[in-house]
Amino acid sequence: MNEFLSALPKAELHLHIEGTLEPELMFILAERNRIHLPYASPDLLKSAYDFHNLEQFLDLYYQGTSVLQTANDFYDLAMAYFARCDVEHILHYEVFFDPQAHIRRGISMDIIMDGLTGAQQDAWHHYGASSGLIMSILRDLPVDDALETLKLAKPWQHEIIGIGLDSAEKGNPPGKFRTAFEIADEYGWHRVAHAGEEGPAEYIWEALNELKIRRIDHGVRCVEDPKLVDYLVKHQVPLTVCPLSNVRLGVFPDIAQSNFKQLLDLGLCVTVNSDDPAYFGGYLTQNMLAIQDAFELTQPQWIQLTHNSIDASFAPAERKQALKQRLLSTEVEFQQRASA
Ligand SMILES: Nc1ncnc2[nH]cnc12
Ligand SMILES: [Zn+2]
Repeated sequence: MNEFLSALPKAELHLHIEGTLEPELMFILAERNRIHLPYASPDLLKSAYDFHNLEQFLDLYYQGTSVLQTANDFYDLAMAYFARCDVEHILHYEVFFDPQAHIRRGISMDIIMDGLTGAQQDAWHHYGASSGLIMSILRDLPVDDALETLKLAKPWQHEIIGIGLDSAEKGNPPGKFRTAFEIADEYGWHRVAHAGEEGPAEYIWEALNELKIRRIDHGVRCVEDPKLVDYLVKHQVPLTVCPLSNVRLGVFPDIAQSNFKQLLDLGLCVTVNSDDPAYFGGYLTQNMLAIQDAFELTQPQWIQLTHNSIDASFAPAERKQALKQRLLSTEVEFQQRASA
């Protein structure tokens, strides 16, 4: 089964590019930009990753971004993740970036976008992988900051495919950002939001009704509201679930006690993702293996999960078709192997 999971052609829909900054690369970039890190080595930095909830994690995550200074840094960051995707057969990725975390450090939108879009183009040419950028709004900052960021992003309107909402969820309900999401709609962007990760099911309703989102990031707390579950099943609203993240951030004590299988059994449109893999101990395949270890899913269930990710993506119809064709080929290959 592990070989099958490794070989599956995958799509990843919930991934923060800043959350792929591995300690080794952080040290390389710090040296390149003459930035002092308060740790003597990548290993010592890693051992300081002592967080137990979202807020504690975010402090480290934002601290880590300080080494990203030039377009080249953003390019190297993204390219490291894209190269990793090639190894794991991840053929399509939709990547969050947090411009406000950089703009407040004096880094311009042009620097960020030059680096990220350059890497996207190279990923397409080198790996044949398609991708999209989702500009995420930091929900713990004022609405005006979000609106200002949208203005700065306007010249890049056609290079960005969507708007997201992330950062500290508790006490920051989605409704506050309604205007920002309306502007994103005028830009022609897709709309997604983190909701029901640490925050209550009510925030998921609010994101659906006020922000008109069409995909929910995390959403695992939807089970607390049966009417919400009915709605999500009926409309097959995708959930981008991040198993290792949920454990590292204390949403569940371990994978076996997470509600992943329950979400599947309820008929929800579940997808598997890695969130911030450099901090949470594993990229997409590792998340899938952890689920497999805990719940022993069948091959048809994994095919369904992979189908969900392709369908829930914002890739153009013909790209989705090509990805599904690749999926079918892998399925047939493994069936033939099993009967040989
Ligand atoms: N898991 C997460 N939840 C909210 N904001 C984030 N930013 C990066 N990772 C996040
Ligand atoms: Zn996230």
